[in-house]
Amino acid sequence: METLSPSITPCVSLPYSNNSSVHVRSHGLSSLLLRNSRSPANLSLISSSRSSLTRASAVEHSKTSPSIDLSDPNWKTKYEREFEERFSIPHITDVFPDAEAIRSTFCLKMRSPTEDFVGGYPSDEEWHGYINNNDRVLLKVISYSSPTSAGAECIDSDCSWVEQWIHRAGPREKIYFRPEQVKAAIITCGGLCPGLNDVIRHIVITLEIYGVKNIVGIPFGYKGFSDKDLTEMPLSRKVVQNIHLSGGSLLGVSRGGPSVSEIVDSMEERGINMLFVLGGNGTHAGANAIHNECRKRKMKVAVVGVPKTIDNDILHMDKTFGFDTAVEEAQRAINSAYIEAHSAYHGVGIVKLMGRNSGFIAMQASLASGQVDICLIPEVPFNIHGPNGVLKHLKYLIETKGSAVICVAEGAGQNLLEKTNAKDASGNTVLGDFGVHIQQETKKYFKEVSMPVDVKYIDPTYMIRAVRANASDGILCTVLGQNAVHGAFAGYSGITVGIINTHYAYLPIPEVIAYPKSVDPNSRMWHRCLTSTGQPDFI
Ligand SMILES: Nc1ncnc2c1ncn2[C@@H]1O[C@H](COP(=O)(O)OP(=O)(O)OP(=O)(O)O)[C@@H](O)[C@H]1O
Ligand SMILES: O=P(O)(O)OC[C@H]1O[C@](O)(CO)[C@@H](O)[C@@H]1O
Ligand SMILES: [Mg+2]
Repeated sequence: METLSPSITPCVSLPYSNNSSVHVRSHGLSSLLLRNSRSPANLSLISSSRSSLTRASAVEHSKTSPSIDLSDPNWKTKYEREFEERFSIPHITDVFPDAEAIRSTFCLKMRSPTEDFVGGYPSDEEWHGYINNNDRVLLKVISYSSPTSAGAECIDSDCSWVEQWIHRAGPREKIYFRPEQVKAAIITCGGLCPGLNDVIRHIVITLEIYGVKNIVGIPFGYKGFSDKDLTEMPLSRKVVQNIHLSGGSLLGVSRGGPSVSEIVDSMEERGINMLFVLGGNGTHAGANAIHNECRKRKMKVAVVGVPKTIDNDILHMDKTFGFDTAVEEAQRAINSAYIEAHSAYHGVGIVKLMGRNSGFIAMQASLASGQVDICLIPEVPFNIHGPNGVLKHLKYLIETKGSAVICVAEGAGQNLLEKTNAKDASGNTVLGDFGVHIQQETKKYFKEVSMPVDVKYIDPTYMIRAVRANASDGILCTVLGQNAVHGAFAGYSGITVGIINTHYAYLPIPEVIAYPKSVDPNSRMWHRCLTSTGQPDFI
């Protein structure tokens, strides 16, 4: 039976404050809240989170929020209007006001994809399956009554309800591309993630249903646009039919690559007018830059992203594809660590999981497994040594339970390691190996206190990333892939697609990558994780 450590803090204090120096993590409203802290009422967007604001270096908000004067009786209306403006999605008619719209060729009546449009486009005249351009999805669905409510995000001290609407994804009745004039390209960048092939597959299948015949894959990420030895891969339903049965990416992935202007030069040369970009924060920063460059050059191109990251660090979304699968797979590694630890005399099982800036996989896998005693993530500071340190608690666990399991996210405890100062090809910091570090410190500590322990370290990170998507991710990938194509045909560009409060929406790229999403240490989910592990604060 599990025994709780006597050092457990019975409740977590909630640092509500409307002082301008409070650290907030505002989910996309950072520019607003920072400015609000200088507003006459000195009120900022108030969050009960303790973590500090982090920002991706890549992209700032494209449409910055104005200073909202909370003493203005109409501030809510103004806020909602500004929000709508920030989350408006760029459209081809912004640059080509006279762009012709035709009736959608997305038609669910069966027809052969090789058919030519000699007799006109097929259509479902009576079909009521289209999305109206004015349909919206609510971004925030909880009305907090107090800034001290767990996970509360409030704009004023009363936590006034403010509506934040975003654009609903899906097929439109009018489209801005004639299928026979489309050359669509798909690209996968960054690290691998379960579900990449499922998304590629559904983009191709949906494009074919619209009637597109010229579909290509760009090999090995953005590099494929510049490397002369890499040729584009023709794609069709036949080619992609079974690719979802294996993990990885049919097209290959890479980090680094050519400049944005080289990429757009290459798109011009190849005649690409629809680009589907599957990747994380970095890839989306690139996609947004490509979209802007195409606009500058007056190219009628739709650039649509599909967020890919097992780290789940993209803002606003319920989750990104591959995350669910990663959690499921991580759970298997945790179970092995548990079996090893449990079967050994004074066994300690340590599992390292991915998560550069965000501990979502570690937190969710710990919760899912129910076998973790200590979960360490980048968002929550901790000490290894000292009276409140991880090792002291570990000793207590060995004494009381006989064994213990530790789950660490790769980005955890970086302040305790020597900086490598190394960068990968995309400019991401190469992290120190905290899993190895805690393994070594554990062995040293127990030697010092003359207590025998049997430490088993498991690093399943690349095994987790390489698996094929599970059923739930498979469905998510299907919907995202289809919606990416609907967005492009509807004439949107510089957008990405995500699942938000169980509905599917289009968002402007800068809003989802303003900074990496991270675990809120004051969220119910992190508290649930602490309840499950029974770990104390290690500070
Ligand atoms: N600010 C940027 N502007 C343009 N391109 C970028 C930018 N940041 C990254 N890229 C490009 O995007 C691609 C992928 O970036 P990165 O390696 O950071 O992966 P990612 O998309 O963040 O995915 P992952 O979650 O696996 O890290 C690289 O080819 C990189 O050159
Ligand atoms: O070894 P690579 O390909 O750089 O990928 C590792 C990174 O990929 C990620 O999973 C993001 O995709 C990070 O958590 C991790 O640091
Ligand atoms: Mg990244």
